[in-house]
Amino acid sequence: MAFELMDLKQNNSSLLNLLTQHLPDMLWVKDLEGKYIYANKAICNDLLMAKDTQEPIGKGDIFFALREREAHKEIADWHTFGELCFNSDQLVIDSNKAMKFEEYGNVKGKLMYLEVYKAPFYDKDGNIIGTVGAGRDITQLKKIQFDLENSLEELDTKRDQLEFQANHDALTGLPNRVLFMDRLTQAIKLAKREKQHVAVLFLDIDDFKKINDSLGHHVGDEILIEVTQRMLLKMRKSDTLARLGGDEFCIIINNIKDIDDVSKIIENGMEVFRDPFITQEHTLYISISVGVSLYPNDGKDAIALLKNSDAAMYKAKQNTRDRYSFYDEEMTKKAYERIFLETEMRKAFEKDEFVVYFQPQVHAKTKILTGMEALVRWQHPDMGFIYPDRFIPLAESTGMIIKLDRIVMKKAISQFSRWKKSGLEPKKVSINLTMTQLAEGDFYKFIKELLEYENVSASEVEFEITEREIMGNPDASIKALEKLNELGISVAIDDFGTGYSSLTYLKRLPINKLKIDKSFIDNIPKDLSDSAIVKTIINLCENLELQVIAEGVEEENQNDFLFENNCEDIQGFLFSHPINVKDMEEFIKKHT
Ligand SMILES: Nc1nc2c(ncn2[C@@H]2O[C@H](COP(=O)(O)O[C@H]3[C@@H](O)[C@H](n4cnc5c(=O)[nH]c(N)nc54)O[C@@H]3COP(=O)(O)O)[C@@H](O)[C@H]2O)c(=O)[nH]1
Repeated sequence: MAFELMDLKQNNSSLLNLLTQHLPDMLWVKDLEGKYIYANKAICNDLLMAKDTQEPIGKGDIFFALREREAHKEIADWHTFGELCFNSDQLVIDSNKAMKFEEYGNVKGKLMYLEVYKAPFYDKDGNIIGTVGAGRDITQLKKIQFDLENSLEELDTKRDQLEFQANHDALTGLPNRVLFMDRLTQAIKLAKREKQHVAVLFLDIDDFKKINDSLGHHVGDEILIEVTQRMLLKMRKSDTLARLGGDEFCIIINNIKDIDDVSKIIENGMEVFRDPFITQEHTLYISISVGVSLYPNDGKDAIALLKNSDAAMYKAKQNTRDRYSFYDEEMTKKAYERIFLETEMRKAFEKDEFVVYFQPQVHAKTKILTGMEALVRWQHPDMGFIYPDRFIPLAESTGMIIKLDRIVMKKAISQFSRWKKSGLEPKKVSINLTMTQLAEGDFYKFIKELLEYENVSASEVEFEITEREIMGNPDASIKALEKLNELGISVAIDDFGTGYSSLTYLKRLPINKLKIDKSFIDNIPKDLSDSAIVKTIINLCENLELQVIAEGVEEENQNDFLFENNCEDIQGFLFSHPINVKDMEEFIKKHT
């Protein structure tokens, strides 16, 4: 680009002018001090805001920048083209190279982006005497670019969020089943390489359904969050705690060198449940059952290990002391049986396979009938007669107990009504009930309507609720039982002596009767401590003005002991096993 500086000045209005003045792109030539020697219409109008194409000549960018600044004093964050341009002009001169820049500055109060090409301007001897430049407004392009970058950033954030949601549990933020299975698969691969063990711990909160049903899901959620936080405090960074759903958690313990360490880890972990859980309204004691499976002994892949730890957890639930259990093959059979039984049980409702038996309750001396307990049996077409111990725990854990107990109530009360209508005196019917039933919103309406329909008075019905259930949350029990009291239905605490009753609560509970558990009756009068416990319970009833009944009475000497110590109401094989409707009818006729 070897023009004479003078040529350019002289020819300003000639051929070059004609060629460049009407181009939409900006064109200019500056001397070594950055002063304009030539400027086309586009730069004068769009960047410099010059009066005409002559005004910039002999002036630098700073002059125009300051003038613009003055016109827009109110804009605090002002970027001037002036300095940027000067710096880039200098760079081109110093490096003696053509260059491309992106420059920006406030023009007419708005930010403008320019794409600028600059090159050295030489005299005929090849000396640099200034710079030539061409600029193009790329503000719109830049805006699109910024918007695109922002959208991409938003998309990235959204994608990260979605990825997190897909792999984590929303309530606790813990890995969910998908991520858990992935981590377990990785842990197995590593353990295989390093010839180590991996333990899978399947944890389930005991009676969590009852917390949800009786205290509401918000309390259940608080407990789940607190359980998570407490467990995380006990965990190593290398292990994974995941929530699989509901109240089911799983832990992967890596790098196990000695299998005995697993028991220690579990016992140590269970410590976190020792302190009560204090929610906004309740103080709850929570326990947890843990099933353990080990790689490679109990499964070679993630699916097998998870399935087997689940089966072991079911076994742990049946333990009364250590609530954890290691997997063994027998459990797989049991797990299948459980699934089979659950399916059969759902069908049993449709096919009306549940029947109610009655066990008489009599006066210890006169043998006169005082009442009867309704006890459910399952008459399965292939498996035959199934006793409740086999299906009640399953019904409780699946929630089917609500439906089942209502069927028992309907059948028992309806039969009771038929006996009355036929002129018999069945006295009173006791029906087993779970606290979850009382938490069902429509239960009180259900029982009231049933009694009205069958023309049975509330005082002829009694509900038996186990001590363990009532004392699980005594405050909630007081409220629920008060409602039953209002209806005139009496309540007996079943299995009394096994559920660690608090005497303070016992005094406040709206109950009418204690039923002494069979385990205390079995060895009276021989066993002195059991005899003392039984006497204490009878005295307690006298002092609290409660009725008392003993269950599981099989021998005369047990019956005599009870009678001599003022327990007159007896239930047990000594007088009768639970019997069907026809046999019960005969019993009523003989014993009233
Ligand atoms: N929620 C519901 N629970 C129910 C219902 N029906 C029964 N059950 C509970 O199942 C458990 C087992 O019941 P079952 O096999 O019927 O056993 C009862 C009696 O047969 C047994 N019993 C009574 N006397 C004796 C005896 O002298 N010896 C002996 N070995 N067993 C005896 O006790 C069971 C009654 O117990 P309880 O209810 O505690 O009075 C049992 O826990 C039932 O409660 C149901 O419809 N719903």
